[in-house]
Amino acid sequence: MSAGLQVRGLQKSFGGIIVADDINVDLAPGARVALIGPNGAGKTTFSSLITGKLTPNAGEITLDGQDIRPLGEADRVKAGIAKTFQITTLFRDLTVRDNLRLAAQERDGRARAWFKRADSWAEVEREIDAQLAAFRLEALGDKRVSDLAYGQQRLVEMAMTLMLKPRVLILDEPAAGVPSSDSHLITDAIERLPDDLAVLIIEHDMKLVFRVARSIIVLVNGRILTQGAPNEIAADERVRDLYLGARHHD
Ligand SMILES: Nc1ncnc2c1ncn2[C@@H]1O[C@H](COP(=O)(O)OP(=O)(O)OP(=O)(O)O)[C@@H](O)[C@H]1O
Repeated sequence: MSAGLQVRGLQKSFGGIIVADDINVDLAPGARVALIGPNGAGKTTFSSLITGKLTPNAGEITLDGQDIRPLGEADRVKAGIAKTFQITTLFRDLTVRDNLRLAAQERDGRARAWFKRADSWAEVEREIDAQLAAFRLEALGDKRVSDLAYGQQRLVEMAMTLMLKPRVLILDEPAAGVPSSDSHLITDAIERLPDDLAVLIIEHDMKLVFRVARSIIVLVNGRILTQGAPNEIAADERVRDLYLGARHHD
């Protein structure tokens, strides 16, 4: 049995169109894998198959050797697979600290949260302090989310997701919409994620990808074109054509 997430022969089609075609991926503890590819390549579909939002037509998905296909989305989160909260799910009128507390309640189950003992509330506050520190958000804990810069809001999303104590984290375009002057905030936060967390990063910003990924998967038309270390991917003619092709043919 191998530790972490294993995907074997994953297949998904919508109508007659195959959007995930025999995909094999390993995300061991500590992995930093980026999934790149042109628009419509199937990156979001792949992440939805992992989170349980979509059901595959064929293939296996295991976490620490356990088949997770029968689990729904909420149970996969409980099992340790989390995708970042989206900015649209942040409570903008609440403080950063309140948002992290809500994520902890989500994790612990709302019903049980009402009956929590005082010491377990204190424990949650300590966890919130730890996440605020990990994301360098200590000074912003009592600020309303709506008063934060966009890049900082994206850090709050990540901190909230970490409150779920995931073992596998899917970062869905973590730098999208963040002004380039602030993108280092996102890159730095990804570099400081816990060492034993398995991280899959779906991202169009190649600067970020090449800085944080140790392995890059290139997806084209639902198939893995190639996977390798960043220097191998950067040197791959097929990948260069994919990203520079349009310019070649200008
Ligand atoms: N619910 C759906 N029904 C039918 N087709 C779908 C559905 N969701 C996605 N598709 C199609 O599947 C293909 C892959 O889409 P997907 O969103 O996974 O690509 P992507 O790589 O994430 O693209 P982007 O980089 O633009 O986000 C596209 O051709 C898309 O139109």
